[in-house]
Order: sequence, then C-alpha cells, then structure tokens
Amino acid sequence: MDRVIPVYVLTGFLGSGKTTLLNRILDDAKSRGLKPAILLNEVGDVNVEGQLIEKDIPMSELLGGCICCTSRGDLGLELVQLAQENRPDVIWIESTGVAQPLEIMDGVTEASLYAKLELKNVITVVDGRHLLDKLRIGSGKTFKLMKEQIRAANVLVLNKTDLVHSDDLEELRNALEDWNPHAVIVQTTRSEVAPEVLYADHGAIDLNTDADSVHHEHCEDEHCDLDHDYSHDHDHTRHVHDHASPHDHVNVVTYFFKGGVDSVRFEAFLKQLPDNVYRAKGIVAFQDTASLFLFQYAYREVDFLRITPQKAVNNVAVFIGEGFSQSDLVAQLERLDTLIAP
Ligand SMILES: Nc1nc2c(ncn2[C@@H]2O[C@H](COP(=O)(O)OP(=O)(O)OP(=O)(O)O)[C@@H](O)[C@H]2O)c(=O)[nH]1
Repeated sequence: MDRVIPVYVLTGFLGSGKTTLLNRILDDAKSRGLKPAILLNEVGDVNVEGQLIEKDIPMSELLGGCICCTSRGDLGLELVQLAQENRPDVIWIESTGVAQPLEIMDGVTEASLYAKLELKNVITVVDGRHLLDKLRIGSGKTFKLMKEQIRAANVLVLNKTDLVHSDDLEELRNALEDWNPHAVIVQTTRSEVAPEVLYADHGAIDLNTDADSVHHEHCEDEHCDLDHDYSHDHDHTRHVHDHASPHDHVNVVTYFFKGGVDSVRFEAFLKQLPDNVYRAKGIVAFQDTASLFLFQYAYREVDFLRITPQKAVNNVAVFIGEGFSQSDLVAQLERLDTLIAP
C-alpha cells in the first residue's frame, strides 16, 4: 500500500529567509538519502532561485501569482501530480512572501482528498529586523500579513537575528509568543535550524485562527482571481504586473537584461531603491567579469553570489513592492542595460 507523503509549508514575508532555509533542507535531505520534491510559488513570472536547484530534485513551479489566490486551484493539482509522478519521501512547499498561509493549508488538505498527502508543519520564517520596524509602527498591510503568517505556523523561525540588537530580541519574542502561543520558536541567523525541529511532530495545525476572517474578506472580493492587469511591452524584455486584490498593494516588475551591466553602477542602483521596493532578486552578467551572479536585495541589504548554473538560465531581475513607480524603475534598468548595447 502507498505511504502517506508528509507535506511541509514554508511561509514568511518577502526576503525573510525561506529559500535560504529550503536550501539547507535540500542539503540535509541529500545527506540522509531522502528524496524530496518541492513546489515553489513566486509572484513574479520567473523563479530566479528555482533555476539553480539541482536537476534531479522534482520541482513544480507556480509563477505569476500567489498560491493563496490566483493559483490556488493549481496548488492542489500540482501537489497531486508531484506526489503521484515522483513518489517523494517528503514535499516542501515554499510560498510567495505575500501569501495567506491559511489558503495554502486549505489547498493542501484539499489535495489530500486525491493523493496520500498529509500536512505536517507550517514553518514561518520571520525577518527579525523588518518585523521590529513594523512593530514600532504597529499598523499597515505588511504588518497585518506578517502577523497572519506568524499566527498560522506551528514552527516560527525568528531569522536575521544578526541584524537585531540583543535588547530588541526579547521584544520580538514577546510579540511572537503573544500572537502565537502554541508555536515552537527558534532564533536563527541565515535560517540555520536543526532539521529535527522542522520534521518533529509539533501537534495539530490550527486551520481556524483569527486570520480566517481575512480569508473571507479576500475571497468575497469581487476582483479576486479575475482582475489582474497584465501589460507586456513588445520586445518582451520587460513585463509588468499590477496585481489587484487580495494583493492589491503588491506590484511586480520583471526585467530581462539584454546584455551585461556595470557592477558598480548596478550595486549603486540597488542601494538607492525606494523603501517601497521590498524585494529584488535576479541573475546578472557583469561587463567586467565572465561570471554570472545571483543578486539579492531584501529590506535594504544587498548580496551578490557568484554562480555556475547547471543549465541555461535567464539574465533577469524581479522587483516586488507596493506603490512604487514601475516605469521609473524600468527606465533606470534600461539605462544600466544599454551601457553595453548603445
Ligand atoms: N543578514 C542576514 N541576511 C540573511 C539572513 N537570512 C537570509 N539572509 C539574506 O536575505 C536575503 C533573502 O533571503 P531568501 O532566503 O532568499 O528570502 P526568501 O524569504 O526566500 O525571499 P522571497 O523569495 O522574496 O520570499 C538573501 O540575500 C539572504 O542571503 C540572516 O539571518 N541575516
């Protein structure tokens, strides 16, 4: 008889450290001879880090929308397919940073009607410094979403503690315990969690937290699923989405580079991004080196990693935020990009 495949959900706001954790999980699975499968969801049209995941790991991608709303039906289908075609030992779902975790959990439980799947743990990664700033303001859509993601978890990874003063850690922990007294809390830098904590049985997951009210608020919204305004330019080098409700505050710009960029100018450009661009990532070629780089921008921190992809990858950048000028951003990128192609 078929085994039941355990499913784990990784959630947390944009740039909190989910992919960093997923990479650790995949390394651990490999060292133990476990066969994982992953389902990655991105609000952008390109799965930047997905391009770098080892070819032999079964992976399903849901792009250009959030599984909690536009792609929710697909989540169930993809999960059933992943399970039936690959018979993995475990499935990990990494949601977008703007996902409502309850909707994902509903999607997984729905899929378990059609395949032998069982939702085990919901792990929310929290960017300690970002949350601290939001706590001090105490309101706003991002703050509300962070809270919902925290409430839905049974494991909380309080990450980026290297960027938080030790005096502030207690305030963060108190907030987490207050919003979710049942979850296990682990403090980390670079999402370094013992895998045993992630796989342990932490008891039932509560599908009826307060955030349920938000779920209904969203799903009754007349724009949900339907009113996404997509506009492509003709040469397909850029692609702009205006996402309507429930993520009506989220906008995404995906830009395909035509050539290489100047590394110094590109870094300076990232560092002056407006505060309402929360997240950027991509793969760039620099004019001054033959290598490719994965760049990351999350809450004002910039990171570059030299990469050697196993397969052909796109040189592309994705920017996620709210209320920023998409045309200004694209114009800046075009100026950088045309440096080598005048
Ligand atoms: N300083 C610091 N940076 C971190 C830590 N954990 C992750 N990062 C960096 O934060 C950036 C975002 O990390 P990711 O793991 O890609 O975050 P994510 O949650 O997958 O982001 P999304 O895909 O936008 O949802 C990367 O540049 C990481 O290297 C940490 O503990 N401290």
